[in-house]
Amino acid sequence: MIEVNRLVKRYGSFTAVNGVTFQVMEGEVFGLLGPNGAGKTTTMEMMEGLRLPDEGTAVLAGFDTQRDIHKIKERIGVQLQSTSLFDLLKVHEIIRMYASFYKRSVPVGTLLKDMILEDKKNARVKHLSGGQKQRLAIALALVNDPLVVFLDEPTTGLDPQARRVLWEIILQLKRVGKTIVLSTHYMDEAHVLCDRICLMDRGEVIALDTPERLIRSLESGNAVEFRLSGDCHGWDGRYGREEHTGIDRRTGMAGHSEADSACEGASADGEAAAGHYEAAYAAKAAPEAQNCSRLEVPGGEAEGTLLLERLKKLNEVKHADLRNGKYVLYTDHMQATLTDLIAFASEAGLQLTDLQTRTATLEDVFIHMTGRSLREE
Ligand SMILES: Nc1ncnc2c1ncn2[C@@H]1O[C@H](COP(=O)(O)OP(=O)(O)OP(=O)(O)O)[C@@H](O)[C@H]1O
Repeated sequence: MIEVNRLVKRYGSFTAVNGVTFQVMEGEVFGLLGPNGAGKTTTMEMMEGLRLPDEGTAVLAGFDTQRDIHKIKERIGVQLQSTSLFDLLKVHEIIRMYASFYKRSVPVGTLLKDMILEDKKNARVKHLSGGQKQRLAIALALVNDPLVVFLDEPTTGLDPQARRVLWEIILQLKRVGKTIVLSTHYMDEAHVLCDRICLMDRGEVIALDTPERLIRSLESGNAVEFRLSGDCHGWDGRYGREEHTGIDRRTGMAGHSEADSACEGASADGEAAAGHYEAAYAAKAAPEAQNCSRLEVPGGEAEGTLLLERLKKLNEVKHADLRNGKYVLYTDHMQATLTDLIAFASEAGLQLTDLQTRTATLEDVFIHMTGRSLREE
């Protein structure tokens, strides 16, 4: 239905969209998912013929969006990111006005019914709720019975119930055969609604696939999230060596602790120190993590990174992230990973807090690919 080929848009020296290429199939819900400023709106506007690309082409239903703009306008419906409607017009009046712009239009009653606005037919726009205004904006996008409907962040700013109502409306549009292109920065919305998702970041496509396949690309379907607190008295990044504070944490007295001594012995011998933790974990410990440091977690970045490297060695962990003091371990074997994690934390003298398990999400995919969250920018 739509073929986008190497679209580029520059604003002065800034490149907002940088060589974006993809196809949208007839009847699918195609999602542009990315953080604020990723270039989703600019890409959509070039697909709609509302913004001229500096390079590349967009062809919709066989018509070039730059050359055949009138043909395009007959075939698309657009709900912009923000719609300014005439506050004093009634709902049915504004729909009638938009219908008058087209040769062919959908009956007002049908649009009111489909958008669950029948009882608001005579309400003035200024008296509508946020969700009702958004549904009216979609009604206006549908007034010419378009082949393709563009929805730019349709649920931003809506409460959860209003979002759900809109999701159901969008799925109904798909059921009646519309091709839908929607942009969002809500990964749950993209997951629920989209057949395929184009993940965008900094003006580029970083991945494009079904939500399921994008998540499967993580190679692990589950995530374990937690925070850690406490001193890492059984762990130094390799052998579980006591930190060299000069204070024995167990006695509170100055002097090296037993673990310190063991640690020094281990260092001298180049072997794991004797002791409960070391024997169990030395074999798996990160060779690069040899600092003997105090671990107040969440703590300094260096300590967090060091600990992260150790957590990556836990049973069945495919990869791990540390974000704002929260650790996330990705695994396909939840039980094995949890067992090992709890054993490690106990032996290392760390407290696990806010422990949660969940299935991996598109947010995890985005973080994995970019190192940043969808919600941060
Ligand atoms: N007319 C403009 N002039 C200059 N810069 C612009 C213009 N329009 C967009 N930009 C910049 O281009 C980048 C992409 O913007 P765009 O609106 O396409 O992103 P987006 O992914 O849709 O983000 P959002 O979710 O916030 O709408 C942003 O950095 C934005 O500031």
